[in-house]
Amino acid sequence: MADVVSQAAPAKINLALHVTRRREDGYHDLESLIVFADIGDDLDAGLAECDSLTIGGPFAEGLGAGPTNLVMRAVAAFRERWPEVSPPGLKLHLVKNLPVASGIGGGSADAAAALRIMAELADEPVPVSDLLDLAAGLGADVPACLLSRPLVARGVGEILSPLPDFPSLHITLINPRVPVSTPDVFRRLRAHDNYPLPALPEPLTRPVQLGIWLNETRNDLQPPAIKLVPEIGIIVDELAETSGCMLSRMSGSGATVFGLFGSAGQAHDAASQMRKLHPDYWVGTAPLLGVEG
Ligand SMILES: C[C@@](CO)(OP(=O)(O)O)[C@H](O)COP(=O)(O)OP(=O)(O)OC[C@H]1O[C@@H](n2ccc(N)nc2=O)[C@H](O)[C@@H]1O
Ligand SMILES: Nc1ncnc2c1ncn2[C@@H]1O[C@H](COP(=O)(O)OP(=O)(O)O)[C@@H](O)[C@H]1O
Repeated sequence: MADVVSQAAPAKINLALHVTRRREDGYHDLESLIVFADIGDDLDAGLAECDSLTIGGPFAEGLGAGPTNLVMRAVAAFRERWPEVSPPGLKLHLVKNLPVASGIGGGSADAAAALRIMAELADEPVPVSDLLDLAAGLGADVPACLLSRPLVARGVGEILSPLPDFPSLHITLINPRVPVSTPDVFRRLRAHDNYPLPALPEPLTRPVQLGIWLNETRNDLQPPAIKLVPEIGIIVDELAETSGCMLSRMSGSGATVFGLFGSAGQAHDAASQMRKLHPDYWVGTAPLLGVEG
C-alpha cells in the first residue's frame, strides 16, 4: 500500500431542486438534478495506531476536527459496520477549500471521501449498495457525493438515478461568505407540494438541450434563502448578465450561487467580473465532472 492515499471531495451543485412533499418525519421529499465540479476539498490518509484528523486550507477556521466532524463520523460508521475488514487507525488530513454550510455539500463530500478511503484500504471489497446505505445514514447528500457524477436524486437524496450521458460544461461559483442554516430555509418554504422535475431529454449530450430543460425547472429553496440572505438574489442577477451564462441559480439551501457556461474562458471571465464587483466574496471556477465521475 502507498504511504498516503488521497481522495478528492468535489463540490456538489443542485442544478435544479424541486421540493415535492412535506413528510410525516418533518423532512421534505426532493427531486434534484445534481452535478459535481472539479473543485473541492482534499482528504489524505496514512496508517497510524488510532484515528485522528487535522484540518488545513482556507476554510479550516472554526471547523472542529473532533468526533462530530463528518470525516470522523464516516470513519467511525464504516468501522462499526465492517469491523473485521476495516484498516487499523488512520491519520487523516483535510484541506478545506470549500466554504462551510454553503449549499455545495462540502461536509457531505468529505464524508463520502472518507468512506471511499476506508473502502480502498479495507481487507476485502465492501458491496457498493451497502456503502450507499451507510452513506445515507450520514447525511442526505452523502450517497450522491459517493458517486460524484451527474445524477437525479429523489426522496431526501437516497434514491439515485445516475445519468448515462451529460454535456461538457463549466461552472462559476460565488459565495457571499454568509453561512445559511438549512433548517431555517426549509422553515421559510411557503409551498411544499411543487410539481416534480420534467423528464430529461435522452440522450442528453448538448448544452442547449440542458439549457432548455433547466429553464423549466427551479430551486424551490432559492426564494426563502433570499429572504434570509438578500445578497443571494443580487449575485443571481449579476451572474445572469455575464457573457455566455446559460443559467444562474442558487445551489442547495444556499448561499452559494452558480453560473453555467459552455466554455472555460466564459466561466473565468464571469469569475473575474464577480471578483471585481465583490472582492470579499469566495469565487471558484471549474469544469463539471462527467458521467465517469
Ligand atoms: C438542501 C440540500 C439539497 O441537496 O443541500 P445543502 O443545502 O445541505 O447542500 C440537502 O437536502 C440538505 O440535506 P442535509 O444537509 O442532510 O440536511 P440536514 O442538515 O440534515 O437538514 C436540516 C433540516 O432541514 C430540513 N430538511 C432537510 C432536508 C430535507 N430533504 N427536508 C427537510 O425538511 C429538516 O428540518 C432538517 O432537520
Ligand atoms: N468536514 C466538514 N466540512 C464541512 N462541514 C462540516 C464538516 N463536518 C461537519 N460539518 C458540519 O456540517 C454542517 C453542514 O456543512 P456543509 O456540508 O458544508 O453544508 P452544505 O451542504 O450546506 O454545503 C456545517 O454546519 C458543519 O458544522
